[in-house]
Amino acid sequence: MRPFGSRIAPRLKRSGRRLVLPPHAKGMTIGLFGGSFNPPHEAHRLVALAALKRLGLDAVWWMVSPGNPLKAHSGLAPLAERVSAARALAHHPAIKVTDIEARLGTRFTFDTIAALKARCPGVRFVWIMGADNLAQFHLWQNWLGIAGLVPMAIVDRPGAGLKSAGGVAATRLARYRLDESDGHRLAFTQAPAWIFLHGLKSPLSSTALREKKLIPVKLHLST
Ligand SMILES: Nc1ncnc2c1ncn2[C@@H]1O[C@H](COP(=O)(O)OP(=O)(O)OP(=O)(O)O)[C@@H](O)[C@H]1O
Ligand SMILES: O=C(O)c1ccc[n+]([C@@H]2O[C@H](COP(=O)([O-])O)[C@@H](O)[C@H]2O)c1
Repeated sequence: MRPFGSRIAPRLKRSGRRLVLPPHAKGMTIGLFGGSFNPPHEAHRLVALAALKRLGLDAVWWMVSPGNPLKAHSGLAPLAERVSAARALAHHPAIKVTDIEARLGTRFTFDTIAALKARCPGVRFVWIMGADNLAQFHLWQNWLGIAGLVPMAIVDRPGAGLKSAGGVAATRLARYRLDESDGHRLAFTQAPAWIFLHGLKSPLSSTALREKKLIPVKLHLST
């Protein structure tokens, strides 16, 4: 059996900015799932589990962002709070929650991925995001550069699927799209390469949770 994701947790050496990964991390496939996680919710977990299974990844890192460059930060909970809530929720040996972006000092995804790739030669990274982010991917800094750095997996999301599929980024990158049945090839395919994973369609969102519009409840049906 391959080593679990938690055993290849990213650690920065105190001196300098060297990322330390154990030797067995070489050749591993790791999904980078960046997010605000404000707060984290069950759909984040479902996305990670779907990516692990359908892309055959060894691990998924939840990279809790110091702050999405395109979002206002006024309602953003402190990073440490979001990290510990994410850890409590993730609770899976192949999911690692990290604040590596804050420690690397990067804010833009291109910079983060470039830094990780430079520090972890031999690791095959895949960028993971929901379909809402594909719809506005063309507004991200150096988005074509990101597409050229790592393969990407897009997970369907209610209200975003069609919009993102016909959007600027999906159109520009159309010829690099893999068939959904080729998920296990994605991490080994030269970027640009991307895949759209259907089937999840969870309506959960941090916004709804913040506004308390959608509180996950367990139904107790009496007979
Ligand atoms: N229900 C969902 N289905 C698919 N992807 C999701 C879902 N919820 C979040 N994601 C994805 O998870 C990543 C992190 O999302 P984020 O932490 O911003 O949560 P969010 O619910 O989108 O938050 P907000 O409502 O504040 O925008 C993003 O790539 C986002 O697209
Ligand atoms: O690099 C950018 O320009 C950029 C613009 C918007 C979002 N992102 C990243 O996308 C990830 C998802 O953000 P969010 O807020 O939708 O969870 C998170 O890692 C952000 O840092 C990155």
